[in-house]
Amino acid sequence: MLQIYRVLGRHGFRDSFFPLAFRSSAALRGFSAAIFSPPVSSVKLTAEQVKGPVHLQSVIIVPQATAFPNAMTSATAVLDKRIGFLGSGQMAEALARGLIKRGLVTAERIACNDPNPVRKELFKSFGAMPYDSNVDVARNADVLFVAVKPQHVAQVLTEVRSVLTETHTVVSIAAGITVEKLVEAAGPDAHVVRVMPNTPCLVGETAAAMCLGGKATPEDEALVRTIFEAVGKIYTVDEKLLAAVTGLSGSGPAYVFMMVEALADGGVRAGLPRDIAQALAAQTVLGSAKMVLETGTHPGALKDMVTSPAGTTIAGVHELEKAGVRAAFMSAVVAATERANQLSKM
Ligand SMILES: NC(=O)C1=CN([C@@H]2O[C@H](COP(=O)(O)OP(=O)(O)OC[C@H]3O[C@@H](n4cnc5c(N)ncnc54)[C@H](OP(=O)(O)O)[C@@H]3O)[C@@H](O)[C@H]2O)C=CC1
Ligand SMILES: O=C(O)[C@@H]1CCC=N1
Repeated sequence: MLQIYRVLGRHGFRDSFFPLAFRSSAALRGFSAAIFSPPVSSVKLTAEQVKGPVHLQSVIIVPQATAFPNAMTSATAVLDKRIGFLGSGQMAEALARGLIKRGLVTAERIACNDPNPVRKELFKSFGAMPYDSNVDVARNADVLFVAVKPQHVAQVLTEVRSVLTETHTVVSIAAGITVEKLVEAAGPDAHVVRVMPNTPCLVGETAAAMCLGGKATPEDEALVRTIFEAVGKIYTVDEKLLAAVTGLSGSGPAYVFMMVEALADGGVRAGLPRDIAQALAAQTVLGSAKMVLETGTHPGALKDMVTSPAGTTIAGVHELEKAGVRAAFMSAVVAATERANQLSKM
């Protein structure tokens, strides 16, 4: 964390992914420590418990192998591949730092380029190797991430096309840019994988999906899976579902950050100091998400377990229902999905 604070100090908040997530209050350091700590247990339910009403007392805590060991304390195998980033913006930074943090690659095996010298300097500050052209990045990478905005994808792939070989795995993370367009720009022999990740790869908790294209092989798929499983979870889906993935998990962190901010505002309105309110809000989201994932219980049932008759929670839930919160979340996912579909037609 100290290293992160030093980078922020040099480059200012505006140009780094980190500022909002890692403000230096003690409470927030505690929150990030919680995220980086490996999970130690999971909650398993019997078939009856899954079907019927669930009570907290009835869940059994079962110790489980650590899914994402902390690179600082484990001997994670280092990937025998060089990683390149065409574009060194927010998503590239989150992924590069996440992969380094998880010990999958060492920083000097990460090549990058960006027209903005501040971004290149920032990547250099955590040990990555900035180059002056996209072609140089491609020459110094085996896995080539296309991490520019959707409207720049064709241009950067056309630039590097002549130096791509069958040993390159080209991974586009651009919203809405179809495999067909990627292959058209990179060439018919390119091994193309289209991924929709999200920024929590920074903390080893991305939710991503991918599909293959061009000459991509099962080995390319396995390689991309290895990379993303080091920083979270990845699913292989039909390409037609990637727009919905974009609307839900690609854009989703923004919705959740808004929720955390709003919950914290509520806490402040109710009298809590800001730093404690924000830490409580974020930890509540973290803990609730873990309960959904680790118990496999329907979120509605978990909600019912918090909601005492005539208690405090149902009073709050009533306000959320009056404001149409569920419909708002659904509309947000659908609107972002539609936007992803629009981008693929541009
Ligand atoms: N941010 C997110 O949460 C997610 C983003 N994505 C996708 O990732 C991609 C990048 O998004 P994001 O990181 O947010 O965007 P950013 O704008 O932060 O990063 C893109 C970077 O690429 C640079 N760039 C522009 N042209 C070139 C070029 N010719 N060669 C090399 N670099 C170039 C940009 O510089 P400049 O600004 O000067 O143009 C910018 O620094 C997008 O396609 C997006 O759809 C996918 C999932 C999540
Ligand atoms: O907002 C965007 O377009 C990108 C894609 C998914 C998340 N951010």
